[in-house]
Amino acid sequence: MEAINQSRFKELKATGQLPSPKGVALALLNLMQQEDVTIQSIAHVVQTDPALSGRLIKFANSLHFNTRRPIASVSEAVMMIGLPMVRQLVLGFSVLSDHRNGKCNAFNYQQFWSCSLATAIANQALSAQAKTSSEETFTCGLLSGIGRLTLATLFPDKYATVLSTAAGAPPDELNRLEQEQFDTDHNELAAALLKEWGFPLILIETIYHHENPEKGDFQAGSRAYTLVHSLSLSRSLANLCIADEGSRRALLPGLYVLGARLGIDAEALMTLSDHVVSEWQQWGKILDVPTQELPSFAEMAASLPPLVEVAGSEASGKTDQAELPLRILIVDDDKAVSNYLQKLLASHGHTVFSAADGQEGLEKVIEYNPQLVISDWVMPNMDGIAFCKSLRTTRGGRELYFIILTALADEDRLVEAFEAGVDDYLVKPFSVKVLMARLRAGQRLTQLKEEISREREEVRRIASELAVTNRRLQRLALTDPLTLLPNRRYGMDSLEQEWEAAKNSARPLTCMLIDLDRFKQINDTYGHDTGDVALKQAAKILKNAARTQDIVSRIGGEEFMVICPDTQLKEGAQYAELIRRTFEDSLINAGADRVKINVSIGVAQYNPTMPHFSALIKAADDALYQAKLNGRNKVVACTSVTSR
Ligand SMILES: Nc1nc2c(ncn2[C@@H]2O[C@H](COP(=O)(O)OP(=O)(O)OP(=O)(O)O)[C@@H](O)[C@H]2O)c(=O)[nH]1
Repeated sequence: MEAINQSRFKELKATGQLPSPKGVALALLNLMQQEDVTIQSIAHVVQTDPALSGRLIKFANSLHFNTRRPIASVSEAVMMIGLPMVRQLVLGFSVLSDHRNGKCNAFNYQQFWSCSLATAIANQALSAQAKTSSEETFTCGLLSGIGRLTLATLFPDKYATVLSTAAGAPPDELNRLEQEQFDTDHNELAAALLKEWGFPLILIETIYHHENPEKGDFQAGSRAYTLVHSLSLSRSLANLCIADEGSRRALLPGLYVLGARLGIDAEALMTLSDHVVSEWQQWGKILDVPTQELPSFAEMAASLPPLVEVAGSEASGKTDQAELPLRILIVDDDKAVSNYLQKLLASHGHTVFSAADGQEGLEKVIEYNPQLVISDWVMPNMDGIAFCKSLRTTRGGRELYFIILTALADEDRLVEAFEAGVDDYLVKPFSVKVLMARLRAGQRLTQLKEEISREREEVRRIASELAVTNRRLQRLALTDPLTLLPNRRYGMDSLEQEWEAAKNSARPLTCMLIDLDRFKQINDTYGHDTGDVALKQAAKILKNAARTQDIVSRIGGEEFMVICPDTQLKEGAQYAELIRRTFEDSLINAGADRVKINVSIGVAQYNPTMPHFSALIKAADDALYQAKLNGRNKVVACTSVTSR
């Protein structure tokens, strides 16, 4: 708990304007400091103030509501309440009486006390429900806003400006502006005043932290935890009591969340709230504080649309379901909050998973592949920040939309959260309206990411289809459609490559040109179609005869080329002879007839004096020409070195 600088408090005290007990209250407080004070003497002083007498009797009766006979006298009331509590009540009522109005224009004094009174009653009722001592809780609620009242009293004009500037901003912003302007804030001032008045430390801490209970880091279930969360819930209930009809329903779901934290279910909370409203109206008359008529909480809850519409309509004016149903992971060790969020989000059509801490969260991310994570900050084993950092190092985790729940919204913590990789934050206790608004931002981004990823996938698919088409087109461009052998272009490109390889490696390279003999006669005798069939069969013979490294192509009408890498001329000529004989021994189908087709083959070997690969073809072509001249059905190897 931050304490106000003592010299600053002395300065403020020196103004003489700090709220302080006066008149009967001051006399009573002085009296109660004496060691030998008796109940009778206190009752005697109280009776000099009829209003105070009535208030103390009313209070004593409310302590044991319906459980015993009504208390009618001041001394009985003082006895029932006990001196420490009487002291606090006297003080609280005195401050109220002396500060019903003030000069700060932006501070609604009537509403302030109406809210403080409802807070006091709710806090007392909650305390009774939790079976913790209820004696201090009324005054604790009544004085919970004393810091703000003090600033409005001390600095009416400046505080009016601060209140106008902070209107609508989160509570932390008001504190920041107060510190900036007054070198203290309302929480510090409340703590200092209550200390001055001798309040127990636990109450001072409760008031100091109640606007942001998780900042106090109280151990769940401890007395301090219950007190601070009760006061926080009481303040929210009081805000609902003083709200106008239009704003009430936005506050109701938030109450359920706070109630769940204290283990109070919705039904019990509604009963308790009705009791608080009725007590508030009675106390309002006694203390001359304005209150208003409210429908019962059951009616308010029934008049609410179902949960899905409450959140949707408040946040966006829409009542439709979520635009994009998401897979959402809730990571929170607080079961009540986790259950509430699961129910709320599921009612919006989302699929919700839960984990109790970061470690379990990581396992659930792998198992369920959520699109959005809502994680608490403070958790056992692995906190929200460590969880987010771990997620961001994984491929799937990088894409997740991550909202962190934080009790503290100070700049340093938020910077830490964003540096860890969170996308957004929610300050606890959060309203359903804000949660749904933040969720929609997450939905939009997730939707965009998914669209981008779908488009990326589509581009990848088109690119791969294009690659296949291109490969097919390339193959077609390099294939002879009739024989399905590589075509002339492919043959020439291959020869050039092999020629280069032979040149650079000094390995042998032989090339042969094969021409079908008197093919025109086949066409002329059996027709062009039969000629085609014959060409296909010739291609098949060549393909079958080729060795693994050989490249066979059709380079002209009835002319083929075989490139034989790593082959000497002699070897190439022998191989050509084998081909020639295969043709000679084969009969080719020509319609009903089977005809023999012979081939002439020219063979040439690369030699380093050849300036270009075309010289090698030329040499093979010359040899082929020679084979034709020699009577066809011949193999001629070019032995002369040619450099043409
Ligand atoms: N059916 C068919 N015939 C073709 C094709 N391409 C070329 N030819 C024919 O092949 C024949 C080639 O004839 P020529 O160049 O006179 O040679 P040849 O008859 O084989 O005689 P030599 O080469 O001197 O032994 C022509 O009749 C062309 O029409 C084709 O794709 N299909």
